[in-house]
This record gives sequence, structure tokens and C-alpha cells, in this order.
Amino acid sequence: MEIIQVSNLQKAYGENQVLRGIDFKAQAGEIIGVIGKNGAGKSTFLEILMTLKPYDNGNVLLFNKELTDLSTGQLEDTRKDISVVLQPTHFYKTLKVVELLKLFKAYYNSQVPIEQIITDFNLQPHRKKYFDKLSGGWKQIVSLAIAFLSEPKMLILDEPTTGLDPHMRNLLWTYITEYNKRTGGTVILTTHNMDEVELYCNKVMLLNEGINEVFDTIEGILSTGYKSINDFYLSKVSI
Ligand SMILES: Nc1ncnc2c1ncn2[C@@H]1O[C@H](COP(=O)(O)OP(=O)(O)OP(=O)(O)O)[C@@H](O)[C@H]1O
Repeated sequence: MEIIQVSNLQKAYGENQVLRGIDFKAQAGEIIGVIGKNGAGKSTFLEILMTLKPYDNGNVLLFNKELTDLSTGQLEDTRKDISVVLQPTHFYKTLKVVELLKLFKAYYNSQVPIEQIITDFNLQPHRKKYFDKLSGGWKQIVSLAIAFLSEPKMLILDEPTTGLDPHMRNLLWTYITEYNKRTGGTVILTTHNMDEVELYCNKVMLLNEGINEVFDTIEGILSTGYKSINDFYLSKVSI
């Protein structure tokens, strides 16, 4: 089943034409890495998929429905199937980690046991700490744990492993791949870490000069003679 279908997607900020015609598809159960240099438009693309940003031209279908055709109510229904990593806000300052997880469990009406999430994300030592007092990496982990609480059909993660130490990066990738196997959920993420893409993603979209210059499986890319996805990236993208 196709979860996302994007054709000829265009988006400009004033004179700056960032997306010049993106074609993209995601099937249920895929893990897709979106790569490209700083400023290539990866976050812009993800924000459009998250239904948070308008676009100028083209089609974006989520769960077979064109976004611009949806009423406000239908858009809200579609958003229930999408999870994104929330940015820390002032609101979080007054809550402890365990309280935050309970709050979002109730909000999402989630069946996932809080203690399971605390164990899976190694949050036991931090459960009684105020969110605001956590280090940057642990704030990120808590935000990711919250995103998984809703058991979404589609998870969109903008640079989820940036700022995480090697153990926490491993832990997150283990969680992503197990979640993907267990629920068949689709994961779309951006990263600048090409080793992670090679190890954990099924497919890669290389965003370059506003288009999807390459959109292929990892095996497909490596079979064309590149030693690694890092090698592929360095060959394809100029500084
Ligand atoms: N809200 C905005 N208003 C105006 N220009 C913007 C806005 N958001 C992004 N841009 C511009 O659009 C371009 C693409 O930015 P975007 O953040 O999507 O790239 P990116 O590939 O995610 O970059 P990075 O890897 O550095 O995070 C950049 O030139 C950026 O300055």
C-alpha cells in the first residue's frame, strides 16, 4: 500500500526556489532516508509531508488523499496517523519526564505501557527529572519516545540522531527497526550520517538542486559501483 505519493512538488521562499519538482513514493513499512547538503531543502520537504507547510505546485497524497483537497477536519484525521518529533517548548518546563509520557499517552489514547517506553529508551535514571533540566541529547530521546507513543502509521524524523552519543544512536535505530517490523509503520527521516542510511534504510532520496536526483534502494545504488553510500554522496554532491 502506498502511504505517500508526491509528484512534481515545488516550493519557493520568495525568490528562493527550494523544491523544483520532487517525485517521491513511500510504501507501507519502508524506512527511507532523505539526504542532501545543508540547505538542500530536506526539512522543507519533510515539513510539507508533516502537513505543516504549504506548497506552490504539484501533488502530495498522504494515505491516497491529496492534501490540498482536505477539509480542516479531514486534515486533522490524517494527522492522527502521522507522528513527528516535537521540539522542546516552554510548556515542558514544568513537567517531569514520567509526567510528560503519561500526558502524551492520554492525549494519543496510546496502548503502549509507559514502563515499556521508559525501559526501551533507557529513561529509568531520568524519569523524575524535569524535562527542562535534561541534556540536549536526552531531551531528544524523550521527544522521540513521545513520537513513538502514538504508534503512528507514518513517522517523520528530522535528523533524529544528531546530538546523540553512539549508544543512544544504536538504541534509537534498534527501536526504529523493531517498530517498523512490529507495526509495519513507515519511517521517513533526514540525516547527514551516511553509514546510518546504509545500515538501516531501505531506500534513499538524494535531494540536489531542488530535485530528487536519485531515489533508489540501497542495493540499487551500491550495485552501480559505489563502495558505500558515503562514497555515493561524495561523488554526486559538490560542496
Ligand atoms: N521559513 C523559511 N523562510 C525562508 N527561507 C527558508 C525558510 N525555511 C528554509 N528556508 C530556506 O530554504 C532552503 C532550504 O532549507 P531547509 O532547511 O529545507 O534545508 P535542509 O536541507 O534541511 O538543510 P540542513 O541540512 O542545513 O538542515 C535554505 O536556503 C533555507 O535558508
